[in-house]
Amino acid sequence: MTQNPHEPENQSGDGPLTGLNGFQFADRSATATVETAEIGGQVVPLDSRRRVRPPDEHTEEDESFDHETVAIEAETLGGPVDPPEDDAAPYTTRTIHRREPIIPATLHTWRGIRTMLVWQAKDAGYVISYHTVRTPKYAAKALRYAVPGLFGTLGRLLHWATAEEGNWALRQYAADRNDPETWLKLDKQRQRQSRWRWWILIALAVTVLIGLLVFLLADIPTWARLLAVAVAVPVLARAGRPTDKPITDRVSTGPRYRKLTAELVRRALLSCGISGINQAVSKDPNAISFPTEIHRDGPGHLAVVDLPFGVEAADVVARRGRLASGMRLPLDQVWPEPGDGHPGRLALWVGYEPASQMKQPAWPLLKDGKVDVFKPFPFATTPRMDTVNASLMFRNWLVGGQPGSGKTFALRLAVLAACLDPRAELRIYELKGVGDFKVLEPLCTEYGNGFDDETIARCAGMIRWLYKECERRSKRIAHYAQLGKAPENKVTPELASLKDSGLHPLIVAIDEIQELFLHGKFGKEAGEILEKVIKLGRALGVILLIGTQIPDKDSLPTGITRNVNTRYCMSVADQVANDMILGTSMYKNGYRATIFEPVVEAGWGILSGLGKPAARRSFEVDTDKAKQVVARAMQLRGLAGTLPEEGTQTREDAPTYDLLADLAKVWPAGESGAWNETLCGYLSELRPEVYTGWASEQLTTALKPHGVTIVSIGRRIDGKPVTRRGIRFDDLADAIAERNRRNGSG
Ligand SMILES: Nc1ncnc2c1ncn2[C@@H]1O[C@H](COP(=O)(O)OP(=O)(O)OP(=O)(O)O)[C@@H](O)[C@H]1O
Repeated sequence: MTQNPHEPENQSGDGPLTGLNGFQFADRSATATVETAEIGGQVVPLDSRRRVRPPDEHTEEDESFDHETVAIEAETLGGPVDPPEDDAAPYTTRTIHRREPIIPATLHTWRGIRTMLVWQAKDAGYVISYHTVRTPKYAAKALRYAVPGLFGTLGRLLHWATAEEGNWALRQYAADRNDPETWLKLDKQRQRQSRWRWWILIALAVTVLIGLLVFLLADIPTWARLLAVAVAVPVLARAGRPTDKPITDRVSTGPRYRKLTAELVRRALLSCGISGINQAVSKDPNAISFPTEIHRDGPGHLAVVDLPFGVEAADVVARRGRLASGMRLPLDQVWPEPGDGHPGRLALWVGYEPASQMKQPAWPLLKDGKVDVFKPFPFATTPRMDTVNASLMFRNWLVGGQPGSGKTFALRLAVLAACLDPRAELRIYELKGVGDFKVLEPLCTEYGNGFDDETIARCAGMIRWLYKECERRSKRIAHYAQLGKAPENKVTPELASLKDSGLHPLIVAIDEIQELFLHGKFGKEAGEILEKVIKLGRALGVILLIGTQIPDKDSLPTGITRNVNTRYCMSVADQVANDMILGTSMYKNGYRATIFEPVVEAGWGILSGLGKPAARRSFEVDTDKAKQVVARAMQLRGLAGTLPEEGTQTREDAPTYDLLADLAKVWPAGESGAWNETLCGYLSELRPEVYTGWASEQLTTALKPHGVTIVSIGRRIDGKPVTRRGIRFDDLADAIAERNRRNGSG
């Protein structure tokens, strides 16, 4: 037995041992609890020694004590002991008879009622569709069984009319005993019964015959004929089918969903392999308790569980797989979360069906609606498919996850929301280079796509500019604060809307930002400046949205991670990545994005900073849908006059070099082709601050987005043929012409 922490420590001293609820252990053979000591090589039960010795006895009397002697004495029972106080509260919740709520928990809210009705309707719809699809098969089977059904029914009716069945056993008995008199009596009774039955049968036959004639000859509407067939055939088929061959298929072989019961939860928790739970339950089967009834919650059930003392909900959350296995349910149907109140409370929500099979509603802003960046906008759904709002103003976002986790989609969703506020200026860099944000380019004041040095240099330049922009904005805020228009020295909706205030919302999104921070030339400086921008920009209407797949300290400076206030951690591989994105101890506290599988559970992540951290799935808006949103945003901005104008899509201080134009400038006169290395030399003379150190490969990469083909160009050097990578003038001229055409300036 373990010592109850609330029992007096000297309990094994003078008084008898006292159990949890004040009961005394009368059985002295419970030796495990009896204190023992070694005296002169013998093991002596101290308890009994103390009891036979009067309190003032001298120690020499110990010598006269015969260790073989067994003191036979009455048990000394102690006075009643109060039950330990802190145990009282949890136990009462179990023993008090709880009444069922008059209105079931699921009907408490409109959302509960709606989801229940939707679920029932969906279920009914499923059953109807299931059978409708199989109607031809059912019709064929019904026709097939209707024929034997017809003859079988006729046979049974004739048999009934003869009344053979009724007293057949008695007649047989009379025949066996050679008792003709009784037999004749019984047969007369049978004939009497049979007579009225024949009349009924004849009446029935005449009715059916008339019905048949009407059906075949009379001028009745087709629907009536069909109805007659639809009633008669299934009835006959039912009579004619073998008992073990039903006409309709079974909708499902098991229950359509698994109802969450306390027993199921207990079993699943025991199968998690958490020793704290297993040990506690082996001693007290009620160690796992349910402070509220398990009830329907949206399209599933919610069980709030108080785990045994000392077990944290986080331990269970980490074992989501085992929990799901213990329930025999797919992983994405089981959603454990730390509950409210104390760390040992678990909120376990189990859906009727796996999240992957639940249709996520469409993004509410897809077809309609505007966004005010000062107000929340729909961003994600819970596992119960409730909408979760997020906000942009006064926030910086960090979205992280491994490839295929859905972070680019999530980041793009936030930008799409922002673009529906015509006041918001967008500057986007996507340093992966696949063009996920390309669709937003027409709305952007600045846009870059790629991981080449040129794009990274532009991105670093933008960060430098951002810092200056923050300085400029802080002066504007100070000015408006003096006028009493910025009461908290923050951008207000009024200031953001005021034309020429220079305080309109500025959304800067950088996806795969690790490409910038890991860049040898620009990374360190960009990290330092961005940290300052994150600290300053929040109140000034500068909103940073960062996406990364490598959240370690080199790829994402800790100064930045520390200062973001909205974090969305999508599937990550380990605890370190989890805590880099969500913050220290989040993994330990049970917020673990390691539970999500990349690709399979794309879009799922732990969203923190917008209320209690929890598992959320961002609305899925693919590129085609994003185009629709961008088209609407163009309209809104066209009306508001905030569409970026052609030619103004660069910053004032943006690097003024233009690679294609620079190449044209340095092109060796009269040459139809030039080697990369020669061109790099000329470029670095033209603009050393940009092109110094460029080699052939760098030029190749930088030209790729412009569609300039790199070819092998041969020359004779000292009479020997030498071939190197280079470009043709025609290709360069074509690329410039194409760009001018796209920009509408050529
Ligand atoms: N919210 C979502 N719901 C459902 N599927 C999604 C969601 N978000 C993304 N996906 C799916 O996951 C795929 C990968 O998404 P995304 O490109 O955003 O991932 P990523 O983490 O940026 O990975 P990578 O770094 O490889 O691009 C998408 O093509 C899409 O099919």
